[in-house]
Amino acid sequence: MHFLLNRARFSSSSSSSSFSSKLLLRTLTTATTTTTTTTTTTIKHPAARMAPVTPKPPIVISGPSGTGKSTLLKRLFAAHPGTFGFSVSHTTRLPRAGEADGVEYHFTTREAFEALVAEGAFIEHAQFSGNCYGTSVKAVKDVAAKGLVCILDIEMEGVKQVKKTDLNAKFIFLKPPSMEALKARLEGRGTETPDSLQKRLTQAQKELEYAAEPGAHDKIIVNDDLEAAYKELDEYITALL
Ligand SMILES: Nc1ncnc2c1ncn2[C@@H]1O[C@H](COP(=O)(O)OP(=O)(O)OP(=O)(O)O)[C@@H](O)[C@H]1O
Repeated sequence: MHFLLNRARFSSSSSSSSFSSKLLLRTLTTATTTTTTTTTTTIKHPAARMAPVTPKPPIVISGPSGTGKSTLLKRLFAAHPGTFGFSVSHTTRLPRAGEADGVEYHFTTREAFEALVAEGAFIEHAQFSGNCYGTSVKAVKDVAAKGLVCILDIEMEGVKQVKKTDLNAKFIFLKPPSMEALKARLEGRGTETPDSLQKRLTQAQKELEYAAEPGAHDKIIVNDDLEAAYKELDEYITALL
C-alpha cells in the first residue's frame, strides 16, 4: 500500500482527484500496432509503405519518496503537452457523482477485482480505505494505443512487477544526492510525521540498494540541482521519443 499512498499524496497537489492520476501511469507512445510483417506483405496504400512506427516504451520512474519525482514529472508534463496519457485504474469503490466507468476508473466488484488479481492482470494493486485499487497492464497498453506515452511513477516493488510484463518499459531511477538531503526534503515538504519519515527513510535505503544492482535501471539521475536533473530527464525521455 505504501507506494499507492505516495501517489495519493502526489495527486493531492495535482489538478485531478482520481486515483488513476495518482498512480501516474501514463503511456508514452506514438505508435499504432502495425507490424513490420504486415506492412511488407499486405500494403497497397502508399501511406502504408512508410516505415512502421516503432512503439515507444512506457517509462518507469522510481526513486525514494521525497527524491523529487513528482516535482520533475509535473514540469515534464507541462513542457510536453499532449505527449503523455493517463491510464485508468480499476477500483472497487463506488463511483462518485460525475464519475463515469472507464473514464476516472474502471469501476468493478470485489469479485471481479479478485479475479483480475488471480490472473495477474495488475502491475500493482492495493487496498486503501477499505477499497481495492489496481493498475492493469492493459490500462497502460490502452493509453499507448491512443498514441500517447506512458510514464509509471512507482516504487521498487512496482518496478519489479513491470519487469515481469511484456510492456518493454524503460526504467529511470531518481536518486537523492544523499540520505541527509532526502531527509531534509521530506521534512521540508511538511507531509510527514516522525514515524512516516522514518519509514520512508528505511524504504529509501532498500530502494538505493536495489538501484545499485547491475541492470536494475536503464538510467540513473541524481536529483541534486533541480535544473540539471530536469535537463537530464528531459533529454533522456526526448531521445526515447
Ligand atoms: N533538486 C531538489 N533540490 C531541493 N529540493 C527538491 C529538489 N527536488 C525536489 N525537491 C523538493 O523535495 C520535496 C520532495 O519532492 P517530491 O514531492 O517531488 O518527491 P517525490 O519523489 O515525488 O516523493 P513521493 O514519492 O513521496 O511522492 C519537495 O518539497 C520538492 O520541492
